[in-house]
Amino acid sequence: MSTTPPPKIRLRGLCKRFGDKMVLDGVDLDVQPGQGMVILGGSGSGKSVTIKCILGLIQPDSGSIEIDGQNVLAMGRREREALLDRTGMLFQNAALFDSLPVWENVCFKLLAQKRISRAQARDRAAEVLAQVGLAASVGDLPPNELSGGMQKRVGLARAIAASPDIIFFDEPTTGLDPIMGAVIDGLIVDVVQRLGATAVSITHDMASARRIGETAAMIHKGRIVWTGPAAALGETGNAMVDQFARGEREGPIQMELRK
Ligand SMILES: Nc1ncnc2c1ncn2[C@@H]1O[C@H](COP(=O)(O)OP(=O)(O)OP(=O)(O)O)[C@@H](O)[C@H]1O
Repeated sequence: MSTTPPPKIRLRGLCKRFGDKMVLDGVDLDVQPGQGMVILGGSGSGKSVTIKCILGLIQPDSGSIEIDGQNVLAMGRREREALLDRTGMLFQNAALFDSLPVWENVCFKLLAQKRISRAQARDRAAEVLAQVGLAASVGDLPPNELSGGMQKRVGLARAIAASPDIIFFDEPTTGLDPIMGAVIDGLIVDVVQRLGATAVSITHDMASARRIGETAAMIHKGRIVWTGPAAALGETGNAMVDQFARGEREGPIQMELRK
């Protein structure tokens, strides 16, 4: 009997309230192994909160989170940490430590957990920096001497340094010029493919969404209201998604979101 593998990430009925504000109101989402999933939605719609719940940075009020079929919310601290070791994250502003040279930033987690020696970390940093198109010599620079595009590359190198099988990207092209944005997207696709990883990205940039996502999901009023191919964004036939993807003022998404 053949059994289908469980989704890499499975969210069911995820709810999270802050004060009287219901931010997540029953999020259901499946991300298949090796899939590139892009989460879209208006500002403040709960995209980051969803990812933070998966990462364990925010505790949901109710609902379930499964990774590889395992109930994350029922895990003990050790198990949860082991799971986090298999995930990578590229933060919106790259979030690098200026007090540390690039190579230490890249291997920060591996060094902090004493999983590798400093000599091994230098080698590993050079290896992953090469994968994102940076020379090993960049490893010796402080992050604040780098351009925005280079900082994103370093952030990407850090996200993949421990060879994660799930990577989260939070607005990876924000603040970059359109060409650098396309370059970073190309690198994201390359590194994710090389690792065979599952990628979950948040973006407001539709060109980027089409490049890095195979599947897109739209969150609105705390729920996933549409899931479909990222290539179809703007022409999905779903009025809400198409309004959002085309950036149109008129449509089913009313001005309440813009207050
Ligand atoms: N720790 C927190 N405490 C209180 N409210 C929070 C907290 N984190 C998020 N929120 C609120 O939850 C809502 C959703 O936030 P979230 O960061 O997920 O939005 P988003 O969809 O990622 O938006 P953007 O596209 O603007 O980054 C917002 O109203 C935000 O103010």
